[in-house]
Amino acid sequence: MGILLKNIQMLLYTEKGPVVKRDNIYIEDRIIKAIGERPDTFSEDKVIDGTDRFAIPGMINAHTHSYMAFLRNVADDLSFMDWLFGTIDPLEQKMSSEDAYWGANLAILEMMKSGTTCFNDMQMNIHQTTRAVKESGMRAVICRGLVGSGNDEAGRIRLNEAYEEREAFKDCDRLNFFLGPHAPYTCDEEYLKIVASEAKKEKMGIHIHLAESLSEMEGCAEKYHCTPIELAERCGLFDVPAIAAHCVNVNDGDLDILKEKNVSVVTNPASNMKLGNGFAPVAKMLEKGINVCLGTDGAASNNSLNMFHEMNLLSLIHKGVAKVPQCISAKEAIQIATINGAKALGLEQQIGSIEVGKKADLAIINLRTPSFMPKNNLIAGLAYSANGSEVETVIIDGTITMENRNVLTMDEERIYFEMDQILKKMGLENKVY
Ligand SMILES: CSC[C@H]1O[C@@H](n2cnc3c(O)ncnc32)[C@H](O)[C@@H]1O
Ligand SMILES: [Zn+2]
Repeated sequence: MGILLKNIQMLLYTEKGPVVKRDNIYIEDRIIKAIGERPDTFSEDKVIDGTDRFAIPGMINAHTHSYMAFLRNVADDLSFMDWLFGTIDPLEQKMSSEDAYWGANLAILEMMKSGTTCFNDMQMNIHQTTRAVKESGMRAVICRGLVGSGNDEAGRIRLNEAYEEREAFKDCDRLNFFLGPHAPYTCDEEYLKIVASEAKKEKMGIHIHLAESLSEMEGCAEKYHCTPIELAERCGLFDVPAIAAHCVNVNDGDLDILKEKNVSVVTNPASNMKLGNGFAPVAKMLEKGINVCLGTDGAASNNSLNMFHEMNLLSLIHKGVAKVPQCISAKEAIQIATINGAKALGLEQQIGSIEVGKKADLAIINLRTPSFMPKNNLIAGLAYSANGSEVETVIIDGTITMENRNVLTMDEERIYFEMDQILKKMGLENKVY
């Protein structure tokens, strides 16, 4: 039994780029079984009428820290180092596993309601984000955040936790696992080398923050006499599938390394600008053929997890800076937010586009909304007009997780209740503005 999306407009990726086509989509056994002609054996138990609806591949948020959703709006208008080490880190020290679990739930709720069906997460408390993903029907790549120096015990313990978590959740194929060395200023060279060799041995990818702030650049130059990208390369981090978040401060040599080593870059426009770090040279990266994908970063720096907002910023910033309106077109932005993320996560054969044989991870947009009226250019609507609230139905792994904006797989009210409790417990509720 399956789901029929009847006579619906859909976003397809062709050799000539994204196009909009109207047809039927048949979903069965978690997979897109056919587009167009009805398979002989297909029988639906659910029909979604495609009138005034637009099916797109679910967004892939390629860099976030979902647990941090409970820290939304608590540390704003601060410099990067004051934000991270002066404010966020002390709050994270007070955080319990349950806080992390409810934070991840809030993040998943927000992402699902704005059309994200998969995220790449760097987290601190094992078994919490994973648990929330498994229960909610979301898809994610989970990366144990690793900090350490040399061969210290703490660093080793964190690596072991990464393996323990992968083992504990091996039955959930919506979950995949990478290693997440945090950054060159929290992991020293020896530790980065250990993480790289572990990733190789365990056949896992790497997800790391790189070249985000000027203070990171200065620290790296002083300690290692090189750039963070050069350091990562010489430690072997790029000898496995690698995802580098940020890459704001990169020179031409760094870009050559990223290209040659097939590293995927995640640009995080809102977080980078809000923390006063700038933004990555995305147009130059794309010109070079680097796989650029899109992330929100955590809700403590963004302060939202909405990929529509992020796509909009991505496109507008680069047009504005280059003074070239063709820069990061709507078509490029939507591919960066979907299929490029799938490539980065090694899931390109499974998700990231609406294609027969791929997993059914879709967002269905209601076009009877102000943002999509008049209905003359749906792709421009996605990048320039939508705010995410137009997403009406979400299907992940062939299961309807949200219908008519009701999330069926999560208890929304319970999540809000838990947020109120955490706020009280953390002593953040009486902040006066
Ligand atoms: C070790 S797990 C995650 C760790 O990363 C911190 N974090 C969140 N966002 C950023 C960012 O943009 N740059 C650097 N570090 C970040 C988070 O607070 C956790 O401590
Ligand atoms: Zn981050």
